[in-house]
Amino acid sequence: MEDALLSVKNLSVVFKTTSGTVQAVDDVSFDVKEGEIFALVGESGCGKSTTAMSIMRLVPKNCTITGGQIIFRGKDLVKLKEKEMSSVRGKEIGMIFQNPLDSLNPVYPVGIQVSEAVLLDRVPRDEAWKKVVEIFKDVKIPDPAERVRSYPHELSGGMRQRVMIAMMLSRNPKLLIADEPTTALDVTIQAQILEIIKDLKDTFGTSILVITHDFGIVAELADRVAVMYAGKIVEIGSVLQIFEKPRHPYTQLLMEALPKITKKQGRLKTIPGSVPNLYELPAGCSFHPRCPKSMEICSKIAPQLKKAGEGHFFLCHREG
Ligand SMILES: Nc1ncnc2c1ncn2[C@@H]1O[C@H](COP(=O)(O)OP(=O)(O)OP(=O)(O)O)[C@@H](O)[C@H]1O
Repeated sequence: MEDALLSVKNLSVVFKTTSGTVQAVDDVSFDVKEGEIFALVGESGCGKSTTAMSIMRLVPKNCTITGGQIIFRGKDLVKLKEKEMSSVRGKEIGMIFQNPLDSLNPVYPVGIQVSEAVLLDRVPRDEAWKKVVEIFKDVKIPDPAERVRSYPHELSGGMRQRVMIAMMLSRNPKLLIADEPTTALDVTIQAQILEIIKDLKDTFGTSILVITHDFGIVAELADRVAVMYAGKIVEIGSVLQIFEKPRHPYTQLLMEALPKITKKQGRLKTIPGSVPNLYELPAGCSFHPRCPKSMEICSKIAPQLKKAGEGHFFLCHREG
């Protein structure tokens, strides 16, 4: 549990657009340890997906990793040749997205699509097919022997997400990156998918990096969490530490929104103000214009990380 499977160190990523250059990820560092679920949480636009896509080296053309390292099982993914990277991507790191329909081919039955992933291991076809049915069982798809013949449009959103998890599982990856895996699903189905993700960790020892805007999911799923704001990690620690005593005012606001999540519809209470335009970041601490605890220094000088406990850090001028 203690060894890092993935170590993101001082990662910086920029987008170049006609309006200028934006630093979507700014000096971000975190580890995902063997067999843990690590969550990256924050509002839309704070850089979570760009961090995940940088790990997969699947960033768009106008996006560049400008600094840092991404060490995965001893290799720096930033430096790998595309051919080596594509084998890491296919086999060692799996990814599931918010909308499984984007990743499934509408014209083939889902079992065929998962069997293609199994066949990459050069197993005979009939064995591959049996394995697909087994994996469908593992991800709790009812009537797996029937469902393998279904087309994507014949399945519900929750079932499609299970198919995506099955496809990923068939490659037996060490690390799964799940980018908003339940956002498009209703609350009951969300809970079932979260259970399956937890099972992956418990049964197969898969390490999981979850990207979410929802602190309720963090509470449900994660062992450790990093809170991102405007491209930076503003707080990092174990879920226990952060739920017991969140130190950064942004984390505190996200936590205050939490009871609404469990009691109501799974909607996050919004935090007053909006995420800053990354093209025009405020001086000092990027959060200061929205921060209820802002002091004079906050608009002038960027804060440094402070230690709150073992493995618990936050980025704020206050003592937390
Ligand atoms: N294709 C793009 N071209 C230009 N800038 C982009 C592009 N994608 C993202 N960005 C910039 O990077 C920032 C971070 O985006 P990112 O998608 O990583 O955030 P996020 O936290 O994952 O949000 P979301 O949950 O909405 O995807 C955005 O605020 C935007 O300024």
